[in-house]
Amino acid sequence: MGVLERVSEPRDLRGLSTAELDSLAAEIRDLIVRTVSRTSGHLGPNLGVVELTLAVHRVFDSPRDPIVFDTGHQSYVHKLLTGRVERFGTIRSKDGLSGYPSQAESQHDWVENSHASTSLSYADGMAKAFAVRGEKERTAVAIIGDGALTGGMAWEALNNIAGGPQNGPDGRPLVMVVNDNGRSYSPTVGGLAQHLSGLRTDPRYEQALDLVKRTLNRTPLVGHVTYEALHGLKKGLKDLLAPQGMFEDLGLKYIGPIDGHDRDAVENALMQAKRFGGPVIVHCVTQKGHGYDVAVRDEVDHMHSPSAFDPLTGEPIGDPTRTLTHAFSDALLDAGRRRRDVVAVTAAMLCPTGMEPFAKAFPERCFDVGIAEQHAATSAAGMAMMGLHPVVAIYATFLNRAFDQVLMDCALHKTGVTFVLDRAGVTGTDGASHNGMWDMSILQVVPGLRLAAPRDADQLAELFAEALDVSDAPTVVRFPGKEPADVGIDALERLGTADVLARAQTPDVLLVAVGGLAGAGVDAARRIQAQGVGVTVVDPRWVKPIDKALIELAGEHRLVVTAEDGCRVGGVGSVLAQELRDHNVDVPVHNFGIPARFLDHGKRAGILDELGLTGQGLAREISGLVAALESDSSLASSETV
Ligand SMILES: Cc1ncc(C[n+]2csc(CCOP(=O)(O)OP(=O)(O)O)c2C)c(N)n1
Ligand SMILES: CC(=O)[C@@H](O)[C@H](O)COP(=O)(O)O
Ligand SMILES: [Mg+2]
Repeated sequence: MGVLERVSEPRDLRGLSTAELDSLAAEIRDLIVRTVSRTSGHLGPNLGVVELTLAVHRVFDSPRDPIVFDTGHQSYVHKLLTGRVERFGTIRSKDGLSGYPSQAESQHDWVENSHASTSLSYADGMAKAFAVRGEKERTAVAIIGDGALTGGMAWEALNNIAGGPQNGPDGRPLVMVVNDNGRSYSPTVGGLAQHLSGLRTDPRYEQALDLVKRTLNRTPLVGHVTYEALHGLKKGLKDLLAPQGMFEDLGLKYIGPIDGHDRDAVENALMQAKRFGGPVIVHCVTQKGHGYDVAVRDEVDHMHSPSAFDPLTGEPIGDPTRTLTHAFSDALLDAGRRRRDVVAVTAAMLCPTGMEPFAKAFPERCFDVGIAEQHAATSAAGMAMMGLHPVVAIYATFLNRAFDQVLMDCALHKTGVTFVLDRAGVTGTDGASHNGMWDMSILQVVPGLRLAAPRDADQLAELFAEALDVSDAPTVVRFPGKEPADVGIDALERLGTADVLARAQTPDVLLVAVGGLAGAGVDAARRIQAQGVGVTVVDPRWVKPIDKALIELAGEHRLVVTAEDGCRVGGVGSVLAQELRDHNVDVPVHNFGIPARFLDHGKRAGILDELGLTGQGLAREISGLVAALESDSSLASSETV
């Protein structure tokens, strides 16, 4: 029987010997590699936190002491230590375990939002609540990566925490574990990263680690006094170490750097921090992918989130497909060659957004700002003001962070910034917070902004080039990046800015199929036309503003149906309905899209099927609407938004 089988909750860890804990760490790594090689998911980040997570669960008493994982992609080890070994093989699949912490799964999971840099704020709030409620024995614990620490929210939290009571009667116990592996996907960038790296790469670091570790092991745990002793020791180490006073200068207690794979050392440091009774940073140095050579050697991203692979070699399984991300990558490189004013901005996602070829060709024109979508947007506005055309490529869901910056800093100032939103629409396996389903709704209210949704690689290249020609307003190009680049649908004609993909013999239904749903729209039309109903299918290409030609075309049909891979509330369909009313075009409109709810994780295709956003699903709905139109005249005045 393995050790892992004997652990069903964190308290089971406490009675284990050192040898058993070592075996446990090896078993956990083995299970994670074997499982993720099949399911896909976050590999490198989890392999890097095995010892750290064991130490956290041995020192703190979860769930009484809440443990908040920043971003949450590194919580697999935590799942295995909190009673989820048997279901681990189902991770990221429909009805299986989530790839992030999940309140529905366990009382040990508090925060399930996968948007980065929030953990310090959550933990700060929890610590404040414990103080107000007089629950003095509870400690809030945040585990935050060096990448997540580059995000603005983390800095806002640090500032607030540093200004609050430290220890003593008013102290708010809060332990902030910095999991510093030097990487986001790529190496983490910025002044803070350089500061942390100064500690890690100093040749005297090993010496210092030894000294800190020996001293911690010798020191009895007597709370504040011990902390001060340790603190004094660290001050004494200043000659040995690179300057590390940044957190201290802010007024925050700091312990580190600790070797994050030395479980004893991490436990000791955490105990010191816990006993302090106020906010303390514990800086642990880890290696992304630790214990699995293939991941450690992977220089691109230490197998951050691979798709299925051969566990022996790390080689991906299945043929590589050319995706829309590749198409954007080529289009950006091409734009860079044609125009010297084109610059690229990434928020710590150079490779997954396809910017790497541009960065290699034009390093001086590519800027990684860290996990800082807000800063990316406003800094891009500044560049545009001074004559450049920035391209900010981020995942659609992360644009939510920068809404105010797009609205006020880019649009109000009429700056020519192009936002490229990858992973738009249903992303699926990464769960509720990763779906790119909000952009087409929230951006509708931004004056002057133009929004394009290409259906394939050719359209992506065309629309991206058109977007780059707009210099007096922000533009957005959004697409489901992991989908195949070519869907094999040619336009019959261009109508205004829209493409007509199918023409009805009799103008019964106008089906407006947005971007990623163009294929489903054409498929639906084929199915319905077989029943003798005429369907015109249009891909609007530019979904904001809506072209006048589309409004006229709508007036020629008996029924308008819209389909979009975005939230149907406030989305393209609902705006089209509003425009039709404004132009006195009296035709019933039905909108299909993603409902305004958080979607459970599962495969994209399965979720689209459940939502009825497939050729078959749309055909079924439209047939029903046509039948009702024929038998129910009241339909003429109805509208579903
Ligand atoms: C707001 C936001 N932007 C971008 C991302 C995408 N993302 C997920 S993990 C990650 C890197 C995180 O680095 P770090 O916090 O150091 O964790 P590590 O993977 O190194 O353990 C990024 C950029 C995100 N989750 N949230
Ligand atoms: C945690 C996070 O935000 C990313 O790691 C994301 O899960 C990656 O998604 P892709 O695999 O689609 O690049
Ligand atoms: Mg990191």
